[in-house]
Amino acid sequence: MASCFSATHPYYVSWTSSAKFGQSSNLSYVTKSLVFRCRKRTQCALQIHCPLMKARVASSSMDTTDAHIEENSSFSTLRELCEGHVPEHVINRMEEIGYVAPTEVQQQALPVLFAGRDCILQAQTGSGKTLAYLLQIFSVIDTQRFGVQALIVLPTRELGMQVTEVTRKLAAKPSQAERQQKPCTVMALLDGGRLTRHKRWLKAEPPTIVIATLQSLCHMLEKQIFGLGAMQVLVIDEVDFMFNSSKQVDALRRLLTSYSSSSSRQTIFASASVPQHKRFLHDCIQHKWTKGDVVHVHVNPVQPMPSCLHHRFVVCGKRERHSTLLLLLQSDAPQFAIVFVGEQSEKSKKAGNAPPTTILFDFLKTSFLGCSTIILLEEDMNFNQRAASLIDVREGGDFLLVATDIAARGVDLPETTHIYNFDLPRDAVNYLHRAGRTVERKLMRTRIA
Ligand SMILES: Nc1ncnc2c1ncn2[C@@H]1O[C@H](COP(=O)(O)OP(=O)(O)OP(=O)(O)O)[C@@H](O)[C@H]1O
Repeated sequence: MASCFSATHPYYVSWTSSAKFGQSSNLSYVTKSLVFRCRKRTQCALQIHCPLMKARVASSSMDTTDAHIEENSSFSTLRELCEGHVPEHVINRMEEIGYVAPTEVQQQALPVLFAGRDCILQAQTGSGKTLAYLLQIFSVIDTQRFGVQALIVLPTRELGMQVTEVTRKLAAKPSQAERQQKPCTVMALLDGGRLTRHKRWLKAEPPTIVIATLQSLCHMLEKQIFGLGAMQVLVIDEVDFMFNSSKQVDALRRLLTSYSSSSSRQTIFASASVPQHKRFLHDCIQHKWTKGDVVHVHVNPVQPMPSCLHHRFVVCGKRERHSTLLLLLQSDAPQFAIVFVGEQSEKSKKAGNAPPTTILFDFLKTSFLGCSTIILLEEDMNFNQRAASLIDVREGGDFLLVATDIAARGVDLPETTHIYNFDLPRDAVNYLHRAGRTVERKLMRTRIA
């Protein structure tokens, strides 16, 4: 039986419009209704999500073939789950960081992963999938061996930097005795990085773990700067996004089948959303992206989005969008908020128009006085500016982040209380990931402590 929790205390609720639609977080209903309403009126909408800190008893299921998965209720701490698999110093570091009790996906996935099975990890945004696959990586790597032993591939530099930070924290060896052993080295091979230094490093002594975006990775593999012969674990994070991206899909297929073989590695796919997962599971086996006995660990299949979120929308005329958003911000007075704006169309770029993000950012800077730090994050900024924006968000006090979907996947901004969809998300999956940035992590820690 899955472990359950239940806690209720209000965190933040505000209603500024009469247009409250459903406290249910039925994603498909929410998005379909919203898009329908908006198209019908050919007007624009704003949606807002507010975390309520209202936890629910979680339901879960696991699609498995014949895996020997023990009842997860028999485990109570991450240490107990990891002992005998993960090196002691990593377990110690994990506890120092504050990871003591497993989240539900960790509870369910770790026994499967430690058994060496290929796995599709599907669980809500912010549910701790990253730690689950990292612990598996630490359980198999051997720092005495030469070569890249684990590879984590993800869609954006921002997510890559975040995962690298957690991996390095876990890999750190604090005690003198541990320092005498060969350290586990972690390389971030991310778009926008200085590849010359990486090339030298890879040639001299390949790192144990590489965290990469596809473009940089494939560049290195094609030039044969390093190989994947020693790779034991391959993780593809945000897997549905990667397969859906026309820019990434070919390279991803090559990585899964040409650069290495599923029979000689453990393959882990992770995401909060795997649309048509049965079809995907079939494709994994058919195309040999995984072995035939791949396991689908699916936590909360009925409720893909945390129920602690409140959703609402406001319908307004196109010309009133800026002023409506301003009114909402003034009445909500959010401490930590992200405003998602659509990417600029090619047509608009060719016409020489300013990007919608910049227009909104300039507007809020001059009109919204309720927040001291208004920050911009979009693809067209250079990588240093993008990194600086995220540092500002993480280190500053209150913030209002105006961002494109670059911030929608995986980026962990645990303080975020409000998401404003200034432009509608492309689809329900995109809505889920945007909304997931506001999941209240303190809630998760409260319940697992
Ligand atoms: N066992 C744990 N105890 C306490 N905090 C945890 C635990 N596992 C993960 N976390 C924290 O929860 C947050 C979310 O984790 P993570 O980013 O791995 O979620 P995710 O499932 O990958 O989310 P997304 O689908 O949005 O990428 C992070 O801040 C992480 O440090």
